[in-house]
Amino acid sequence: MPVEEFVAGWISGALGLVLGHPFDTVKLLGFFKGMSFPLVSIAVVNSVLFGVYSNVLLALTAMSHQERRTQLPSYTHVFIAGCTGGVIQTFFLAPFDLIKVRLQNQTEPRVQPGGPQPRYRGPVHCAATIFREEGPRGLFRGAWALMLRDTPTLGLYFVTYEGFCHQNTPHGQNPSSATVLVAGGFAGIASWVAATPLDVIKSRMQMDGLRRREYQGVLDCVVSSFRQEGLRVFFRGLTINSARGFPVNAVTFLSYEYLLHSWG
Ligand SMILES: CN(C)C(=N)NCCC[C@H](N)C(=O)O
Repeated sequence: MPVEEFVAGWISGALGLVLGHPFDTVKLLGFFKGMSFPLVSIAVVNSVLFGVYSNVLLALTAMSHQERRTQLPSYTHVFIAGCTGGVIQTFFLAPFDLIKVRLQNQTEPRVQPGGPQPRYRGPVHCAATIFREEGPRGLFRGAWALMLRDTPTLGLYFVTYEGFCHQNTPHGQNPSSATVLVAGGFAGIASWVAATPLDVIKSRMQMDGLRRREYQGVLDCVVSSFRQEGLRVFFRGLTINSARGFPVNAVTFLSYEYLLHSWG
């Protein structure tokens, strides 16, 4: 099994994150300080995503990464490989994403001397508290919604990327850096536009149970969110997700391709 894609995914995810971090920090108007936790989590998750995607595509098409650069596999194969990457990455992403959402939603102001402590003092404390209060399954709260969000949208992510590169590259050549940048950016936007409705639901499921259980499941959350707030609830965060999606994924794909290219 080729492992370079896992390593390239690891590094490129971390580079993309450096660009995306300011967007993440303002996304829920919360406090998500420090880079080490998001760096570790995105590197692990991106490594799994790109590694699984590439290896599934290799199994489906018997074409290496380099061969795929000059000859596009079928969109069905690209979509299946992307969806598989989405399913597998969910197992790794779920606890990290839960901790991120809980910390972002923690709106207590900075701790004043003598004032009340925030509920979660940092990522490790957050994980330990969830484990203690909600059990090991608590760390996977919202994982179904996350899988529903990421499976088709990561299929779309790779189809957009490969399709754009293919359309804008002369036959038999490698895509230029500019093409890779724009293709990665569009892949980020397309996947985030498609993912935003379920992103809203996922975040609500992850916050559910903190005080009392409000939703009986993903469908119940969809229905009651719609009843209470109307259709527009599903588009919350669309602008910031798309604005963040372009640069993050442009850099992620550019560095991923660059690393694989330089390793031969
Ligand atoms: C849920 N969606 C839309 C995705 N996972 N899309 C792929 C982009 C991943 C990248 N690390 C990012 O955070 O933009």
